[in-house]
Amino acid sequence: MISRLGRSRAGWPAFIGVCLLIMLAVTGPIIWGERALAQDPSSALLPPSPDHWFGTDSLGRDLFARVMTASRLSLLMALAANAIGAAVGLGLGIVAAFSRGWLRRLLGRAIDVALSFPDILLAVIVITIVGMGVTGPVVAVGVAMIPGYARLALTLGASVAGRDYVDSARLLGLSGPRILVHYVLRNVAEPLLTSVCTSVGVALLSVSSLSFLGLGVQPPDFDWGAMLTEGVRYFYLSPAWALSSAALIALSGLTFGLLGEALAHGASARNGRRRRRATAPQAAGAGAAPRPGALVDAADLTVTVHEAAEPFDAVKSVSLQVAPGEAVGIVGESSSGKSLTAAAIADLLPPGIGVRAERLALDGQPLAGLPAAGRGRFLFEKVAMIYQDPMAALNPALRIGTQLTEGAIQHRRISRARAEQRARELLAEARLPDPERVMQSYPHELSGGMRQRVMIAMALMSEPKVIIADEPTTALDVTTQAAVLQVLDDARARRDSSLVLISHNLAVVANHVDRIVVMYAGSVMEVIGASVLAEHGPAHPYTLALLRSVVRTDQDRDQPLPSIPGSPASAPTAPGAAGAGGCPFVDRCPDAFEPCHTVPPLITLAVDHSSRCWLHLQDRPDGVAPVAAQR
Ligand SMILES: Nc1ncnc2c1ncn2[C@@H]1O[C@H](COP(=O)(O)OP(=O)(O)OP(=O)(O)O)[C@@H](O)[C@H]1O
Repeated sequence: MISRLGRSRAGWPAFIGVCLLIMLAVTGPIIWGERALAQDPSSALLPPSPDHWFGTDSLGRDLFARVMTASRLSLLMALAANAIGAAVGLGLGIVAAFSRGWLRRLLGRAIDVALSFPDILLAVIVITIVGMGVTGPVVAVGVAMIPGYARLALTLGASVAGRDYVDSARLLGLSGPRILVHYVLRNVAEPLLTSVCTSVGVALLSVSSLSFLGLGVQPPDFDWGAMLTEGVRYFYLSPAWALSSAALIALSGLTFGLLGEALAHGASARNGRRRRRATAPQAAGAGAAPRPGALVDAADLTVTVHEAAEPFDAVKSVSLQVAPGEAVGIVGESSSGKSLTAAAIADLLPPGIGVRAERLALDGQPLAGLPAAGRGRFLFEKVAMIYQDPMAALNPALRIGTQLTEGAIQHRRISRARAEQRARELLAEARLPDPERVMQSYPHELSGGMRQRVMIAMALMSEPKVIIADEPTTALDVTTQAAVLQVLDDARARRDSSLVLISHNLAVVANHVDRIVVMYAGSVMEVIGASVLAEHGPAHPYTLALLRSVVRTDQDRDQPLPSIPGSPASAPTAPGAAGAGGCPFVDRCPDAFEPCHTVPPLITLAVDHSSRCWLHLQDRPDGVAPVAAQR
């Protein structure tokens, strides 16, 4: 923390100022306490002099001694009020950030309403209930600070709650408190610390203001605010009295403000360096019918986004079965519902998104019936997730070794040494040079390709039955993409795990899976075996367009890059979104004809091949026979 202060120009003055204030609070009452209380009516209201540097008050007490002595009570009250506000407010905000449904909405609204109250008004109301003195203003200011802290924690918590690494931690089945401390608080600690420091100054000003208004500390106790009240009364007689108290309040507030600013500056400088280092180059079945023994078994799966202006089904009646050892690809343009389908299978849907299904089970166990107690361990053993952006999926605040081992230590009850040994083996299997160094590294110290290999090793730590890889290579360059997919293929083949591979790129996926599910605007458009695709090509115009839009190395560079005309329809706006309007692809389909304005069914064309298109059943306008009839 001290080195962080050194990175800002305000750092050293703030540090020295805080040290001086602490010394003053500790030694002030010891050195000057007695003199501060000694009354001498014969020397009342004297101006500053060598005997009395700030003069004397109406009872002849030395004002310099009183100001110095009051520092302890003033600072302690500010710290205590800030501690109350921070403890209650941050706790409330974190609960709100991680709660779901009505509780989250209720807490969010309550925090906003409380925030709209002026702090000082809130403090005055509380003080009339608690009473004046030393405790009253502390509680009052503490309570008045709660809404601000709660809003801060809610905003910071919500920004972290949706991160991939928090989802990964959930999938590892880590306990709620551990996720909170290691994955949430560690990643918002810097802005929180900054805010807590700055707020000590705010608390000092508030407590002093209450005393100044006569609502705070009462005689015989005295703090800077109470001294200011009397000093103002005798301002024309002895201005040093009021000015010294006011100056100390202002300087202390400024010092804590500078400290907060210096910490924030240090943190942003450090993050900047992290980012720079991170970018430096480094070495480095679908079908409704249940399949017996399917590891993933989703039938009629619908995922609804409730938190949109108009709730909508982002995934519509999707059925997906994955057999043991089978690899299934999910392909489609952006917003087609691929990630939400995968998140529903892994029981990782974020708050505000609901799921309903005729069947949704992992290894024969319906997810809806999972008991809360064993849920973490069950998911840890059955399913692992590899995300698109490994930087977002790894906790930036923990070393790789810790992240790799903690799930296994918790669920497998193996020793740390054993877990670390296993992690090193898996890092080596993921072809990472020097696994020991990688174990000791933080995510930002590795290249993108290395981080994705770490994610694969992490997924394998639980020996899961199903690996879900959500666009695992999109963020990587082409050479690294191929190497990472090869690592994934080899690791899977060695264990006979199942794979759900999500991608925009049909050509890439086709080389690594047995079956491909093509999605568009939340619906399955085609399901096709990889060998059928290689032999016959796709049947659905959308799949065909996806295939044609893949950029090839032998592409004529003078020709424009291939793409599907129009923009991808999203689930809420696509035709058919409200159950009417027809095929979702109708607006962009080159083969659209009259029947496409009603929703087509998923038609079985052959073994391992079905497609949702009227072209397969009805004569086309150009007279070509329907595809189903051609097979
Ligand atoms: N947390 C969320 N809150 C609100 N809407 C969401 C959320 N997650 C996804 N959606 C919406 O659901 C739809 C499907 O999203 P999803 O992420 O599953 O698509 P995708 O096919 O994986 O797209 P991409 O390839 O861009 O990741 C989109 O319209 C998206 O905007």
